[in-house]
Amino acid sequence: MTNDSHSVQIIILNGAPRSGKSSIARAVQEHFEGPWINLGVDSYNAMTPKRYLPGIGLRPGGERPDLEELVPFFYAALYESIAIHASLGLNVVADLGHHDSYSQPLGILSDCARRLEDFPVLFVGVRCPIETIMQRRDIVQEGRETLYLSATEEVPIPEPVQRWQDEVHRPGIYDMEVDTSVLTPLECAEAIRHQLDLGIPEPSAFERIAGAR
Ligand SMILES: Nc1ncnc2c1ncn2[C@@H]1O[C@H](COP(=O)(O)OP(=O)(O)OP(=O)(O)O)[C@@H](O)[C@H]1O
Repeated sequence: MTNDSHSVQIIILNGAPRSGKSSIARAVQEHFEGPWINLGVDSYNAMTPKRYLPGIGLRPGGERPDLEELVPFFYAALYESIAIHASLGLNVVADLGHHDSYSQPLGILSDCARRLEDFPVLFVGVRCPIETIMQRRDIVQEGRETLYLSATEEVPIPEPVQRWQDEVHRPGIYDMEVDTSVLTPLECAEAIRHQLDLGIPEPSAFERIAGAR
């Protein structure tokens, strides 16, 4: 293990539920060299008391002002632990759904970006058209049978699903983007590796976001 923070890499995958973030994170863990630790919404929520769920997965719309008080602290703690992993030489791939559509803007993404300012971060926009998102919401996944709103004849796209689509890519500043409706998870991971080999653009997306207070 190394303590050289410049030899480690951090990948933040940002996208709506069902966009394919976790599948890319798994492909990174399986195919990239070295230890890649997955710290994201699923792993953080597994550690969050049930009564505070959906925790950092709180959807856009400002429906839960009671939870909003905690969400910035959850995110801050998660990003600090990403920084600690990286400072110990452990690569991190984090799959998240950042947005700022709470009952009032919370500025979480720029705060998170500032917490990683000592590290190289590749910020990846995980795009997926809403039609494909809706199809994936119907795929039955063990333990998540009731988690996802599905289409009905009257409401082909439920409002919360549309809200995710509208809000998750604001401000839309990324180092690169992938579209999971045209690339497999492994192809997305390969595109990410290619970008890492080329180098993170300067200034990086996180540097730009951190500066935008
Ligand atoms: N690139 C892809 N091509 C085809 N299907 C995919 C792709 N990526 C993911 N899927 C499928 O879409 C569904 C959602 O994928 P995944 O769990 O990776 O998304 P997610 O963004 O992490 O979702 P959530 O935030 O809801 O956990 C799964 O059934 C998965 O097999």
